Amino acid sequence: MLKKLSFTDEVVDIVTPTNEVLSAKYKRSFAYITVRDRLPITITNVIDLLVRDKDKIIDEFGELAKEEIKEVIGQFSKLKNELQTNKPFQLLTSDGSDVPAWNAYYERETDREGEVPRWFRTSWIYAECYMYRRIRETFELSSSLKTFDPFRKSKEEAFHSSVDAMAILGDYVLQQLQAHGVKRFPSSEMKKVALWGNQYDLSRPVGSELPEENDPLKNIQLLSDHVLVDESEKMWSVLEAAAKHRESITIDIVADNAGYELFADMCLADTLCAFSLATKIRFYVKTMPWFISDTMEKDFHWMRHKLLEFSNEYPNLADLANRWEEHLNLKKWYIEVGDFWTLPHVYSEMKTADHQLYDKLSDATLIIFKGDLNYRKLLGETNWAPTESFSNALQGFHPAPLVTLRTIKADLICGLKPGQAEATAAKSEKWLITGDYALIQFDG
Ligand SMILES: O=P(O)(O)OC[C@@]1(O)O[C@H](CO)[C@@H](O)[C@@H]1O
Ligand SMILES: [Mn+2]
Repeated sequence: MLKKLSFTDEVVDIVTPTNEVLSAKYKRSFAYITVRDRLPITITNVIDLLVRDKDKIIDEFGELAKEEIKEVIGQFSKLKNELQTNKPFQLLTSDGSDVPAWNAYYERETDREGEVPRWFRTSWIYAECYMYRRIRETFELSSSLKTFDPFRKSKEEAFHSSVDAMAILGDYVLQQLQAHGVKRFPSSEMKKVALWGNQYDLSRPVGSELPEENDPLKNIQLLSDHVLVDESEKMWSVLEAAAKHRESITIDIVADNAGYELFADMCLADTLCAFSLATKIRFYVKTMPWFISDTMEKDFHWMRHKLLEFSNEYPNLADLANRWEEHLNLKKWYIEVGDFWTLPHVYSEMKTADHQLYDKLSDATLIIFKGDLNYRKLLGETNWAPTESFSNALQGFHPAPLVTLRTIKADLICGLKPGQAEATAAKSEKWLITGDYALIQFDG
């Protein structure tokens, strides 16, 4: 009788080969560790939350939720088992507006891979996005828990634990805002504040800690030699040139995590507007709970309301929240939602997969991509040689001048000088996954 192969027989004990797409099939990659260890933990945490907070959830979502919580927990145990035994993916069956696009992607990958995609065979980006989409689908298919966000509690707790850091940053930003017209735009500080804000995500690998230093301005000084590529001068040049020649300057911010990172992004956006380097800002956020801490529209509004509640303790935070509300009311700022950001497509596929979005981004003076997941999608989830140029790695994706502000939390990179990857690895073995190093890369 033939021995039944276990899925681990399909995993090869190598790092991701150069120029190949990241996948959990490479056992010495961060993709493998993520799919083997981190994704099942995420599902377990959702189950634990449903068990622990059952009564509160029933209070909020109604009596029907009592039975449905049990059913949903059963579905999540099944999902975890599918993952851990490398079962084939399934077509989605809910009525979400993005379901046709997900299922078309499934068909395409099935054709390309010659079989139905599986967790430890397909690309890492597909497997990881698919898990978050299946979690969402489980709630969508219920009657009472359709809008339940299993990561809301973690996002809210993370917000509360970073209030002191926000207060320090808020004081600094308000001082800058008051000095506009007198002082120059505080470019060095503001870009770094938004850059290192990306350390505050909730799906961080074990071993990567948040800064001990609570003062974000001191923290950016401590980390100043950890920015491996800093092409921010080119980004300011684009904005300064536009400010000289044009009346309208649109900046698109493809946002990442809610809480402190979003707060820092809004501080950057507000300062850019005050110093006339932007006339319109569009924040692109997710339509569903995503990678634990990613921003949804409701998280954005929740944060503004919370900041207003601090009017006694931290009046500056409330002042900022009022300013931001006004920017939204005056249609200087927009919150943009769209399905594309939670599809598994990499960005070189945007033009064909969502040409309207591509055209919209093409109207921007500058696009700022925040965070690691956006970087993975920008690079086509490919393990480029570290010295490959950023422009080549984008594989034709160029709706407008763009910049990436990314702390490094996944094992792919490009745009380094010869020897730079090796020198950094010699200083810190896990430099590619801890979020202690960062990049500001620009494509004009
Ligand atoms: O996009 P973000 O919030 O900066 O990071 C997302 C992240 O935590 O999730 C992935 C692993 O699960 C990694 O790409 C990265 O470390
Ligand atoms: Mn994120």
